[in-house]
Formats: sequence, structure tokens, C-alpha cells
Amino acid sequence: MNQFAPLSIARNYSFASSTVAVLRRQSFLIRALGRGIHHKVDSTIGSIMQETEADAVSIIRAITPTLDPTRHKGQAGRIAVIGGCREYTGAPYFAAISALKIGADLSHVFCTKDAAPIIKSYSPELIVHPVLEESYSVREEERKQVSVKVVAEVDKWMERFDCLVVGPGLGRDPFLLDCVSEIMKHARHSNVPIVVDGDALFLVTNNLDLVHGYPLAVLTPNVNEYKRLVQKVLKCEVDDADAHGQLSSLAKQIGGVTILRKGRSDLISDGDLVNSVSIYGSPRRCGGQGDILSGSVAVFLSWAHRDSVAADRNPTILGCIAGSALLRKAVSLAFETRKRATLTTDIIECLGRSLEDISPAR
Ligand SMILES: NC(=O)C1=CN([C@@H]2O[C@H](COP(=O)(O)OP(=O)(O)OC[C@H]3O[C@@H](n4cnc5c(N)ncnc54)[C@H](OP(=O)(O)O)[C@@H]3O)[C@@H](O)[C@H]2O)[C@@H](O)CC1
Ligand SMILES: Nc1ncnc2c1ncn2[C@@H]1O[C@H](COP(=O)(O)OP(=O)(O)OP(=O)(O)O)[C@@H](O)[C@H]1O
Ligand SMILES: [Mg+2]
Repeated sequence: MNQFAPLSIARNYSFASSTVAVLRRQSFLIRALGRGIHHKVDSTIGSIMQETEADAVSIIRAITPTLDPTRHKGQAGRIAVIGGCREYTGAPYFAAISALKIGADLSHVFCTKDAAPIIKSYSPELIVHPVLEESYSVREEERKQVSVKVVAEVDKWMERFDCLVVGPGLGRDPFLLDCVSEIMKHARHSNVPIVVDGDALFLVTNNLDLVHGYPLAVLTPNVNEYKRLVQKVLKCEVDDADAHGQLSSLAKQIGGVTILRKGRSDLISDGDLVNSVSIYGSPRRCGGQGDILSGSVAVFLSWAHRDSVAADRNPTILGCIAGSALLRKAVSLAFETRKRATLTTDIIECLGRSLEDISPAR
């Protein structure tokens, strides 16, 4: 079945101010809550589900905005990454720079004070906010006050963001994760789409209410993160013989969030259809590819939510399909020349060509 047939998106749309963007996201929420679920009975296994290889190329072409000289800075997307701590500075950088390379106008990183100068030194393109604090730097009696300050620092920007990526290189410090929980609640209150990755998946797996029932949330688990989610939510082990059915049940149990299960094929579901993206990437599994994916999904989510997508297609799903396909194509381009030496930075360098081959800039 051609999943893409009913989709029509006006490519020449005009971008809206952040307030209008918020209203649009609200109207999507209303549509998402009212949307019916279409099932097909798979008679061979008797379970109710649908699956399909997504027509990713058409989806990317449809949701990538044209480069319009009348637009101003910010209208092609403002992304924020919440992540970066003493141990990890690469992951938030990979996510944030990928968003810019794909076409977002502005990319922010909210990280700990230790991580900020390092991330800034990787690139002058990123707007880096040294606002997060870990337990070791805050006395017990100051925690409440510091937490309020941290959340306020992010909150003053919140309405301007088209998407948050929470988790790449965040670490697992309990105080830091408490602050990030509050940031996620504020993002949800402002109807900002959230891509939950890396250590934020650890946080969310233990605090499902943070995303339960929020259709603008995307979880992007790798093999370990998926296993933990399945064990926690479905109270069983991962069953690869019923990969699609299990993914669909998991998304449904978390109230219709979208899950992008990373692997040999990326599987994407909001509890309704299961879409797969199997474009060949490479046999190289260097760390950081998931971070590129989170930045890529964030950009396509922000584009997909900007205009009226087909009423019966979830723009969050479309953003995930586009983000996954673009990354996988970039991986294959990087591997063509770099082979075993392929690194995350090589893949990032191929993001532009990957998109250009599919949706040329005019
Ligand atoms: N260049 C960079 O900066 C990159 C940084 N990266 C960043 O690394 C972070 C972890 O992501 P990952 O993908 O390694 O997590 P994953 O496969 O679940 O873990 C593997 C094993 O390690 C363990 N473990 C992990 N963290 C732990 C902790 N804080 N404390 C204790 N245990 C911990 C974990 O144990 P478990 O949770 O199963 O108990 C599992 O067995 C995340 O922030 C990511 O963004 C990557 O994006 C790559 C590039
Ligand atoms: N076995 C595989 N075969 C082909 N592609 C894969 C395979 N596993 C993962 N990928 C691809 O690599 C991308 C990153 O997935 P991966 O599982 O490495 O994420 P991750 O562990 O979160 O990465 P990171 O190191 O950035 O944290 C996914 O989009 C997926 O397309
Ligand atoms: Mg990861």
C-alpha cells in the first residue's frame, strides 16, 4: 500500500510567527486526539496491526520547505538540544549541528557549565547556554532555588522553539534529571514537540507521566533503551518475532506517543500503523549516529508541524520517517568514501548532499 497517497502539503507555504506556530501545534493536538485508528487484521498471526515500508523520498520532498527569499531567520526552524555534561560533549554537538546542516536556522544547546566552553569550541554556529547543574556543584539546601533558576533560564526561550531534543549526552545525575523533568513539563505545557533520546529515555522510562498521552513526543530508543522501555511498560522481554505488534502496543500503552525504534530497519509507530525505514546505511556502528538522528528528526518534525498535513496522517510520524531516511542515506554516502574509518563527523558532512539529492534547493 502506498502510505503517501493521501498526503498533500502546500510546499510554498509561508512560515508563521512563534505564536501562530503554537496555535498550529494546538490544533494538531486536537486533531490527533480525534483521529480514528485504522487497523487491518493480519490473518496469519491473528494480531491487529498494519506495517509498511514508508515512501520516505516522497515524504522528504513534501515536507522540506522551499528556500524562499522573503523568509527571515528562524522561520526554517529553531531547535534546542538539552544535553551535555562533564562526560559527554560530543552527543549534544552532533544533534545540534546536524539540525543546522539539514536546514534549521538556529540551534541552541542547554548544557552544564563544564560542558559549555567545550561545545562552544567545537562550533561558533551553536548558541550554547551553560545553565544546567549537576549534584556535585550544588549544596543540598540550595537545590530548590537552583532548580527554579535553571528551569526559568530555559523557559524564557521555550515559546520560540519549534522542537526540543532532550537527552543526548545528558548523563544521569539525579538533580540534573529532576531539573530536566521540569523543563519537559514546561515544553509540554507550551505544546513544543519533544524528541526524547539517550539519557532522557532513562529518565522517561522511570517517569512515564512525562510523556504519557503527549502526541508531540517522539521516543528514539536504541537496542538497550528499547529493552528497558519494553520491560518497564509491557512487563515482558523484547520479542523480535512480533516486533511490529510489540512496538505498536508499547506506543499505545504510553498514550499514543511516537516511538522510533532504531536498528537494522528503523521502526516507527504511534500505536496505529508501523512504518519501517530500511534504506541501506552502512555496517559501521560508530557512536553518535543516534545523536544525528535526533537532530534530524527534530528539524523534520518542526517542518511537518508547520502546515496542514493530510488530516489522516500524523505529522510526527512523517517527521520521523524523513529524519531516519535522511540520516541513513547520509551514512551510506559517508561510508562510500570513508569505509571503516567512517566517523560521526563524516556522516554530518554528508547530510547536506543527502538532502540535496532528494530535494534539491532552488
Ligand atoms: N561522543 C559522545 O559524546 C557520545 C555520547 N553518547 C551519550 O552516551 C550516553 C549513553 O548512551 P549509550 O548509547 O551509550 O547508552 P546505552 O547503549 O543505553 O548504554 C550502554 C551501557 O552503558 C550503561 N550506561 C550508559 N550511561 C550510563 C550512566 N550515565 N551511568 C551508568 N551506566 C550507564 C548502560 O547501562 P544500563 O542503563 O543498561 O544500566 C548500558 O549498559 C548518552 O548520553 C548518549 O547520548 C552517545 O550518544 C555516543 C556518542
Ligand atoms: N544493525 C543496524 N543496521 C543498520 N543500521 C543500523 C543498525 N543499528 C542502528 N542503525 C542505524 O543507526 C542509527 C543510530 O542507531 P543506534 O542504535 O546506533 O543509536 P544510538 O545507540 O542511540 O547511537 P548513539 O551512539 O548516537 O547514542 C539508526 O537510525 C539506525 O538507522
Ligand atoms: Mg543514543
